[in-house]
Amino acid sequence: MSKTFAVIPVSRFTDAKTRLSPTLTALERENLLKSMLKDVINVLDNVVNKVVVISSDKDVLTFVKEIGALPIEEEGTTDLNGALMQAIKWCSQSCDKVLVVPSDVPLIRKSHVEEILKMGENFGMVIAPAKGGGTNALLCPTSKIEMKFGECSFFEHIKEAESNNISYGIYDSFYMSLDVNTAEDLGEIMIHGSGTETKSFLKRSGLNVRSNHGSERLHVNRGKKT
Ligand SMILES: Nc1nc2c(ncn2[C@@H]2O[C@H](COP(=O)(O)OP(=O)(O)OP(=O)(O)O)[C@@H](O)[C@H]2O)c(=O)[nH]1
Ligand SMILES: C[C@H](OP(=O)(O)O)C(=O)O
Repeated sequence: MSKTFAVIPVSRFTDAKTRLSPTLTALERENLLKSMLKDVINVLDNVVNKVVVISSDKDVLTFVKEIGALPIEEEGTTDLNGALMQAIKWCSQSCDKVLVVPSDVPLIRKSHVEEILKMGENFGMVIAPAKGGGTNALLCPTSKIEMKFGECSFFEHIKEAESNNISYGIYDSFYMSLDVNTAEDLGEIMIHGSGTETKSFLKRSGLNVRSNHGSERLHVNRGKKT
């Protein structure tokens, strides 16, 4: 079977999860990112041939090396897609497929990765949709496919496959669809994330969650259980 490397793009620790700034302090957001990286890298490292992390932050690169990933420093001033294309070009020296996974999908499981790779035997590209129209996993060739992460990237990546005559399969998973961007997403991790570093971190941070049959499904707050 051909080799597959995983690629995880990671922002600077100081820029981590800015959409969560109303809920978490800057240090909490950095530690949340570290917890999610442990969950994602530990799962991927058990399945793919190598886990590569690309970031412009030397502290991120040091951290991920300590937990078994291969760090690549971003060259020049690039954005998320530019960073990914740089990492994919590096991977293309050793493998013909990459599995791009963002750092903020802590409910990823070994079975998800195995099933995506299995689907990849029948499709040129396999994509796992995120809530809100994003992309939470993308298995693709190391050539021909441009990275289109950003607004509604799920559909942009499908357009990319279609315009390059590459077959694609959609990996439909509730757990894989949960990327962490909002307080409610934190609540989902707290109710579904049994056994993850991320859930443990959130509980230690004093966050509580309860079901809320109102404008939001879950109510997340600090302090005493409500
Ligand atoms: N290497 C690299 N990774 C990035 C960059 N921007 C975002 N990422 C990573 O790409 C993945 C998805 O990004 P987002 O969901 O937007 O994460 P984020 O930028 O921390 O979140 P917000 O600040 O709330 O938008 C996460 O793993 C981020 O850490 C970048 O400029 N370079
Ligand atoms: C990077 C982006 O993540 P979101 O901002 O949608 O969480 C995407 O999935 O393409």
